[in-house]
Amino acid sequence: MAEHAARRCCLGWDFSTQQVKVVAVDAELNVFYEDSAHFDRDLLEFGTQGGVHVHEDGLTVTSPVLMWVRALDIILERMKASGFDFSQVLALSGAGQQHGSVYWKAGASQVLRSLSPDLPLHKQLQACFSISDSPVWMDSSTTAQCRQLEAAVGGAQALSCLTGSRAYERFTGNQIAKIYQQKPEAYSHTERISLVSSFAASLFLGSYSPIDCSDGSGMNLLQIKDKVWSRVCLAACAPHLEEKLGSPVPSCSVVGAISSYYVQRYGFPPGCQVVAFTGDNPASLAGMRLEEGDIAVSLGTSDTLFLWLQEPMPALEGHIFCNPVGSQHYMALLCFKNGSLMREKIRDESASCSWSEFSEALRSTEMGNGGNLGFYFDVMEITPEIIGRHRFSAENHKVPAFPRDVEIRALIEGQFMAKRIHAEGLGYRIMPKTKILATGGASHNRDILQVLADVFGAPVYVIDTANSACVGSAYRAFHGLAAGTDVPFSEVVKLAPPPRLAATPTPGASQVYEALLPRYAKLEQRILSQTQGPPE
Ligand SMILES: O=C(CO)[C@@H](O)[C@H](O)CF
Repeated sequence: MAEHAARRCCLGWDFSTQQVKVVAVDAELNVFYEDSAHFDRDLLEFGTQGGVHVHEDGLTVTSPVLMWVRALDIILERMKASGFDFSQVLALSGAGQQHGSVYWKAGASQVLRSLSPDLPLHKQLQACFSISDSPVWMDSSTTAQCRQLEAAVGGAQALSCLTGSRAYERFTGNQIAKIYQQKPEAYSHTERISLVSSFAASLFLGSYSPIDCSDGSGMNLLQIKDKVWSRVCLAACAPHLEEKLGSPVPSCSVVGAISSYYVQRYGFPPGCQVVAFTGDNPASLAGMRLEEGDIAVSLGTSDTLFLWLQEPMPALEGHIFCNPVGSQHYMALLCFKNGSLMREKIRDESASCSWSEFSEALRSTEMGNGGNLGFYFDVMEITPEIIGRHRFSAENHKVPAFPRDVEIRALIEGQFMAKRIHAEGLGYRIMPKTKILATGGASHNRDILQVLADVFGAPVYVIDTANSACVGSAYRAFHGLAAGTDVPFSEVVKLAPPPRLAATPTPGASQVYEALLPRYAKLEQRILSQTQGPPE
C-alpha cells in the first residue's frame, strides 16, 4: 500500500458484530485511511457465522473474545506493514456492539499492564478471560432473568423509568445474571466485567477502561437521570457487581494515555489520548452529527430511528440512552421490524416489482391519501406488537383492499406516521431547526423521502453512514482533545462534509398530517386492543 504522508490525525475504531474496523481522520476531518478485519473471512479458526456462534438452544448467541483481540492484532500489523505513520495519532476512540460483555479473569489487569511489545496481544491475553465466549446483543436466552429484574424494581415501566428501557434479553445486566446463576465459579473468578466498548478501550489503555454512560445505558443497570449504577438493579443481577464494573464515566472523558505497548511496538506517540469508547449506535449518532431536535432514520431491513431527546419519556418500547455528545441530553433508539422487506413486498404486489412504478404511484396520489390509512406488518412488529395488514377508509371502516396506488401511499404514509407518533411518545419534539437525516437503502428513493419530509414537516437530508460508528469515534477522539475547554462537539465537527438536502415539506403538508396523525394513533390502539387486550 502506498506510503501515507504524515498527517496529524485521530483514529476511530468499531468492534462490531461482523468485523473490527478502523478509520484515520485528519484535522480537516477527511477520512484518509480505513481497514477492517472480517471475522468470518480473516479469522476462520474461530468458525463464526456473521461473527457469532448461535448455540443449539437457538437462543444463546456468543462471540469468542480472543477473536476480537486477534482482529485488532491483524489490523495493527497491516497498518504497520502499509507504512501508516502512527506517530501522527493525537488521540483515538471507538465503538463496540452494544450490550455484549467481557469477563476478565482475576490477575488479568497485571497482564494488561505489562504487555511485552515483542508479542501480539492475543498471545499474551489467552488466559485472561473467565468466560471465553462472550454473550452478544443477538442473544435472547435471558427471559427468566428479565422477569426477575423487573420484579425486583417494581415492574417493566419502573425499570424503564430508572434505566431507560424495560428488561431486554440482550441487555447486559440480564446476561450477567445468567452467568452468575449458571457459571458461578467463572463469575467468582471474574475481577472485571467490561462492555465490548470498554473492553476495546482497555486493550489500548493497558488497564481497565471505565464504562461510558451512553453504552452503560444499554445494560438495565445504569440510572440514566443521575448516571450512577442502580444498586437495586445491581443486587438483583449478581453480588459484588459494582466492584466488577467500576464507576461509569461521561462519554466524552479522556480515560488515559495509550499503553506503552503500542508506543514500543507500533510507534504511537506516548501522549496519544484514549477517549472513552461507547456503543455502536451512540457512536453512529456522533458520526451523523445529530444535533438537538434532529432525527436520523435508517431505512433498512428493519427501520431504526435515532432520536436526540432533551426530556425523555421512558416507555415499554424503544430504548433511551445517555447522549454520547450532549452530556445533559439523551438519545433514543426505536426499531420497526417491518421495514424494507415490507416495502419490497408491496412494490412487488402493487407496482409490478418496479421502484419506478412505486414512485409514480406516490407522485400520482395526494398527501393524506383521501383519508385512507394502512398498517402493514407481515412479521410481528416490535413497535408496537401488531401483526397482519389492516386497512381503513376515511370513515374508519375496515376495508379488505385498496387500489394499487392508494395501497402504496398507505404503506409509506403509515410507516412514517408510526415513526413520528412513537418518537413523540418517547419525548421527541420536532423543532424549527429540526433536520431529518435519512440513510439506508430506501433513502435513495426521492419520492419516499418526500413523504418522510411531509409527514414530519421537516427537511430531509441524506447521509452515507457506512462508517458512521468509526467516523463518529474519530470525531469523539478530536472532541476529547478539547476536553476541559467546554468546546461543544458540534464546534469540533463543523468542518465535516455536510449532509445533502433531498426533500423539503410540500406546502400544506402539516395541515394534512396534523389531522391524520391522531386518527392513525387511535386506529393503532384499536388494532392493539383487538389483538392484545388493553395496554399495560
Ligand atoms: O442491540 C442493538 C441496539 O440496542 C444493536 O444495534 C447492537 O448495538 C448492534 F451491535
